[in-house]
Amino acid sequence: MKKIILAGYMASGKTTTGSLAALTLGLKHYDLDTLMERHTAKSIPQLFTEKGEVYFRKTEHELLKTILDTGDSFVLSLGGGTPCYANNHLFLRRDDVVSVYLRAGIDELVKRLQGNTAYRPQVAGQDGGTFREFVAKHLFDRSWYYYQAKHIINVDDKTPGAVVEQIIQLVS
Ligand SMILES: Nc1ncnc2c1ncn2[C@@H]1O[C@H](COP(=O)(O)OP(=O)(O)O)[C@@H](O)[C@H]1O
Ligand SMILES: O=C(O)C1=C[C@@H](OP(=O)(O)O)[C@@H](O)[C@H](O)C1
Ligand SMILES: [Mg+2]
Repeated sequence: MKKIILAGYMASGKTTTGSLAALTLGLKHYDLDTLMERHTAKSIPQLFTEKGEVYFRKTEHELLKTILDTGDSFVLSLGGGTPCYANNHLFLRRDDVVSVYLRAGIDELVKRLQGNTAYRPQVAGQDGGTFREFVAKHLFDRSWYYYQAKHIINVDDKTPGAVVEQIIQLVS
């Protein structure tokens, strides 16, 4: 039984690729953000504004532990910050986990995030002149955690389908 976990910065394609990979592999797809919203009955932005990031990260860790403690196989799309808090990066090393860092370049991330930040409190309203610098620094600060994944797939200039093909090669 394998648990496929996708990690990476915001807009690296974890949700999109995870959904397609699960469909292709005939596995359940879990998106940690979606599970957070269902569990709390609040949107991601509401969680950050009403409950704060400490609550968000604590709840995110507890949900992640619960999912991983089931015996199921699945594809799990993390949130961009998940590996960076509460020692969640250790989950990426488990024997029953195939963890993948979807590595996107700064320019690709900025392109995908432009005009797509409203639902991402960490970058909401930051897509202005200093946005590229913000993303570059934030990615630099987080990279160590993303590199705890067992595998790396470069996603620049690849369709979601092409990324899924590489994920399938990892689990075949
Ligand atoms: N391989 C890809 N090529 C181009 N755009 C992509 C690719 N994967 C995802 N996207 C787009 O990037 C944005 C963020 O994708 P999403 O799956 O939400 O990323 P994440 O869950 O990592 O934040 C969406 O607009 C999505 O359509
Ligand atoms: O990078 C982050 O800290 C976050 C990324 C988001 O997920 P996506 O990476 O799917 O946008 C979501 O978990 C929340 O806005 C926090
Ligand atoms: Mg996502």
